[in-house]
Amino acid sequence: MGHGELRGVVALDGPSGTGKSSAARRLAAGLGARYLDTGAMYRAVTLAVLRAGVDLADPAGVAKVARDAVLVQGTDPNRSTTFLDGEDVGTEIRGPEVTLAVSPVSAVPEVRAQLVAEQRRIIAEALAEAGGIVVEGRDIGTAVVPDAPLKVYLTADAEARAQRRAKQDSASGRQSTLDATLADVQRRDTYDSTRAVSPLRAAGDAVVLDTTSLDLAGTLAALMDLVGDHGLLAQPSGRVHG
Ligand SMILES: Nc1ncnc2c1ncn2[C@@H]1O[C@H](COP(=O)(O)OP(=O)(O)OP(=O)(O)O)[C@@H](O)[C@H]1O
Ligand SMILES: Nc1ccn([C@H]2C[C@H](O)[C@@H](COP(=O)(O)O)O2)c(=O)n1
Repeated sequence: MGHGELRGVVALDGPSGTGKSSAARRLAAGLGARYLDTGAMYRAVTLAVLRAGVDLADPAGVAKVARDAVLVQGTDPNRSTTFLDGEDVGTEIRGPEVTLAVSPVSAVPEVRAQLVAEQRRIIAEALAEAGGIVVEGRDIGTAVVPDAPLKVYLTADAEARAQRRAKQDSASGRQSTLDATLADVQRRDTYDSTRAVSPLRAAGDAVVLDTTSLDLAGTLAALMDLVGDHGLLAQPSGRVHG
């Protein structure tokens, strides 16, 4: 991209299928920054809960699994990795079982407290090592990094998001109807935005970017402009990013 290097935190929030992961990864890679997929962390804890056979309606049991799980989330934008108890679970956490169960697990306050603390630790480390990080999720601007110098809230019509997700599922060999995908997107939107702790919502000072009629390149260009407008670009330092 040749735009310079990111300095500081870009917080990217929004509902499912708005393009957060795709755009955040590319933005970070283009700006020599780290990338943190916080949804992957909630998904990994959910996988641990499912494997342990704990009832999703048992918050104390879910919280215990979260405490015991050894979770390592990588920050390389070119290869975002998620390890659970030493096992690479990057593919399994995208499956339908985890997608169905992740909202109730991520609504458990102890799970959120634990993962938010770990996310803040990862972000501090990335800032010290690379100078900049793009963090995406549901509560980054409101709870994880409320003082981030740039917060963007991505939106898009539910139908457009369901179409994107169905296309993505079919490309990765998962078959689903558009109706079922739309229902899943809407179910997660409702659950994530009505939970008691850190519900999905735009921070008061977030820039709202509607991606309904944008393609990925358009979304990325808009984000790049916002990073520049907020004075978050520095000349390349020549340091090696890991
Ligand atoms: N304007 C756009 N901006 C970003 N991604 C887009 C756009 N249009 C289509 N897409 C595609 O939408 C799909 C879903 O994007 P992505 O997985 O990044 O969304 P997300 O917001 O991270 O969803 P989730 O929160 O469920 O993980 C991807 O295949 C992406 O390429
Ligand atoms: N900061 C976050 C990130 C994610 N979640 C929850 C809610 C989502 O439905 C789920 C999966 O996220 P995705 O991988 O689809 O981005 O995880 C959250 O509560 N807070």
